[in-house]
Amino acid sequence: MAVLTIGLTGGIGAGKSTVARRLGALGAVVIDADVVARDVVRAGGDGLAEVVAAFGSRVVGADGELDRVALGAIVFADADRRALLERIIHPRVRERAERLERSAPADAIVVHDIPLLVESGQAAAFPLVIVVAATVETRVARLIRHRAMPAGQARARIDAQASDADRLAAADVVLRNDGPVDALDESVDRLWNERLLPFEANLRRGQSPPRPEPLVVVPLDPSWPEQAARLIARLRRALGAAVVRADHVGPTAVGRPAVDVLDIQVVTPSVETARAGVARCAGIGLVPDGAGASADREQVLGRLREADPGRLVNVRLVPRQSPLWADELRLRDWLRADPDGRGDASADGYAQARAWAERRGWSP
Ligand SMILES: CC(C)(COP(=O)(O)OP(=O)(O)OC[C@H]1O[C@@H](n2cnc3c(N)ncnc32)[C@H](O)[C@@H]1O)[C@@H](O)C(=O)NCCC(=O)NCCS
Ligand SMILES: Nc1ncnc2c1ncn2[C@@H]1O[C@H](COP(=O)(O)OP(=O)(O)OP(=O)(O)O)[C@@H](O)[C@H]1O
Repeated sequence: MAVLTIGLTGGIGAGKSTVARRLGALGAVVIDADVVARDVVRAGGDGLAEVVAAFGSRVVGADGELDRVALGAIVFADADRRALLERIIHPRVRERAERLERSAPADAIVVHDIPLLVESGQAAAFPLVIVVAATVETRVARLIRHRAMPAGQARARIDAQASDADRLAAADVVLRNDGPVDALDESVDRLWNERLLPFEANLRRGQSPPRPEPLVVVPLDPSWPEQAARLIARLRRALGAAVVRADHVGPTAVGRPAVDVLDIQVVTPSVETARAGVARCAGIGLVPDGAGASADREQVLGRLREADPGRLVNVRLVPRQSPLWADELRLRDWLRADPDGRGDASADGYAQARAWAERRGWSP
């Protein structure tokens, strides 16, 4: 079983390191990309040699170490120079971070603290992404006060990073940090105890948490499509060529109140890829689901559920040859259009529509 990995990010000065420290104190193995990025350009290494070859000896201090102030002045004033530096440093950081992750104990919760997690397109590599957020004004004030950074430099770094909206779109959990540190610590403790610890235990045992009984219909949540998009991005990354298409289906895909379980359907190129796909999803926090309706068992082949107690999901893998997947999409689209008003407002409505569709010759 894969260890549970968490992506932690936030704009400069938002409080990412403060959260990482707290998670570390609670027992997480924290891998800090800023620290690793410093290590890979130490004096005498090939990282520094490459930086010097690209930027000249003006970025090396009298002590032979990288002059970070000089390099910072260059790269935060010029996006092309920054991209050049990132091309040298980021692959080395990733390689070392992966090595550190592999050396973590089997029951570890590994937190990757990565300032540029969203910018570098890594969000889908983690089963859960935590974003620490604070207003730009608060962040600039903190950097001036605690880091003695001139306001212009703070803003230049903020401008070099993703917008708050882009970061929030990648977030499964948002920790607001505009108030006192105590309040932030409290949210981190709650997240750790109520979500991350049981998530890890479930993943390690290959089980999903017990579901509330009965599952109740909740009001329409406008973030369901974004939540589904994040899960689909993870599935695509984990399954690669084993995904012909992946869609948000089921009650939460219809645009009405529904039972709060996210349904995703993945179409695979073959029966074998559907079967094999199940085992490849532990790294994105999904576990095999042994249960499921026997009627479609032969054609669905792969079912997954969440190990995360904070987000209930059903994923089914269907081979392309099966007619099931197209029926599922047709049913969803029919309910979205709701020609007769039959898909009334609930999972019950969905089940009724499904039964209605079956009577009319569909074959789910
Ligand atoms: C330019 C450098 C030498 C400046 O060093 P300095 O000691 O002043 O800053 P430090 O490395 O401690 O970074 C502090 C913060 O700046 C921001 N930041 C750093 N690099 C970048 C970048 N390429 N783009 C946007 N923001 C950045 C982050 O919020 C980071 O937490 C250094 O930041 C660097 O080497 N950056 C390139 C590598 C990188 O992208 N690091 C980010 C994590 S992998
Ligand atoms: N709620 C808070 N109230 C007051 N100060 C805070 C709060 N949270 C963090 N700080 C302080 O603000 C500064 C920035 O916080 P922190 O280092 O955690 O941010 P960061 O997001 O990790 O920044 P960077 O991207 O530079 O690593 C630190 O000096 C920290 O002690």
